[in-house]
Amino acid sequence: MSALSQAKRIVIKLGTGVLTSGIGELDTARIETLCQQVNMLREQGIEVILVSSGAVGLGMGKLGLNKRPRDMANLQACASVGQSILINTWQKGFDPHGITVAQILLTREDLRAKHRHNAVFNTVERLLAHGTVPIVNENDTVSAVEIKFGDNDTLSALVASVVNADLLFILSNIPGLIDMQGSGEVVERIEKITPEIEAMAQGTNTETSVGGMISKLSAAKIAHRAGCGVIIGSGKENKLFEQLLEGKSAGTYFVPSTQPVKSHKRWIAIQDHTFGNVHIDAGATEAIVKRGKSLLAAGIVKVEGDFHAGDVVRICAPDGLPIAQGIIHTDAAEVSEYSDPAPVIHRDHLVLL
Ligand SMILES: Nc1ncnc2c1ncn2[C@@H]1O[C@H](COP(=O)(O)OP(=O)(O)O)[C@@H](O)[C@H]1O
Ligand SMILES: N[C@@H](CCC(=O)OP(=O)(O)O)C(=O)O
Repeated sequence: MSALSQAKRIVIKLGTGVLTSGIGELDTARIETLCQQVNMLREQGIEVILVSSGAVGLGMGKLGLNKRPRDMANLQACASVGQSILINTWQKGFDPHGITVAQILLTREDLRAKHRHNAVFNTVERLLAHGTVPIVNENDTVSAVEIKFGDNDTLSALVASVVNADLLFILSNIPGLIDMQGSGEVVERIEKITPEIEAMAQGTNTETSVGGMISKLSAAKIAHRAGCGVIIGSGKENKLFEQLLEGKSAGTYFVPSTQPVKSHKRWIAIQDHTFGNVHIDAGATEAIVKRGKSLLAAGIVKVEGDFHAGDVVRICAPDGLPIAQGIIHTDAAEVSEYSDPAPVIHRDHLVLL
């Protein structure tokens, strides 16, 4: 059985290159085909959330710009103009299927704060219960550099994690991850993203897209950590989902981790901004990695950063490399005097990286 036929909930990310043909020109026929495919998946009982790029490219077209603006204000103006065109086009595409779309615009901040992260989860649950197709994009018009996701590949992996998706599709203008220096073929299945796999990935060469294959692989890593499988494939392949439902392979499949992160820990897993580092000794490293234990104060060698109780911190092994992250139960200044027998970071609040 294929990963798709077993999936209950999926996220499909569509890049600018799939949705537009040239700067500012929407490929409405493509969008109509994608809407048919989403409808078919829903009829199979699979819940679908879309992450749609394209706002900046469409805005550029409407405002008569043929080079991607370098400054934030103009990029934001393009996104503002393009987003309404984008969501209207999606709604028109879904109209023949009687499906209502729901727009969700997010900044990085929205997933960092736990209460906002939970609000996103609750809203998506409700929208799916109402039978809508949620369509997510970055809230580019208010995203300053420090609160940006940067690219929609990363955003899609975070969304997949937040909504507990089983599978994330990152659909682009390529058939999958291509081994460019080697066979020149699409790599069909990846168990682990090794440095050799990473060396295959390059950036993008279009004016309207962001990130290329590099950001798709880093998104695949985020999704892997959350226990979500990933397929990088072509958004222009009309039979992609049918092929997968028939058990055939299509695109590049990244196998999810065998020990998926429990849903209450997913917020911890996706925090890229941690408040400090806790360096631990070899015994504590073994207890955490091999024996599934909590972190006790006795195993801590040194701390870095001015964190407070309740913050997410990174746990580093004796070689300095991060092995886990979790919610710490004391302030940085008090770690050395921590005499409570309870763990400093409880296993229930800890995720291995
Ligand atoms: N190893 C690779 N395999 C396939 N595509 C790659 C690879 N390395 C870099 N790319 C580039 O990634 C591009 C797709 O990413 P991008 O342009 O960001 O599209 P999107 O807008 O869909 O996110 C391809 O057009 C290709 O030029
Ligand atoms: N939020 C931006 C998308 C940025 C982005 O990552 O684009 P892409 O590389 O085409 O997925 C937009 O709507 O244009």
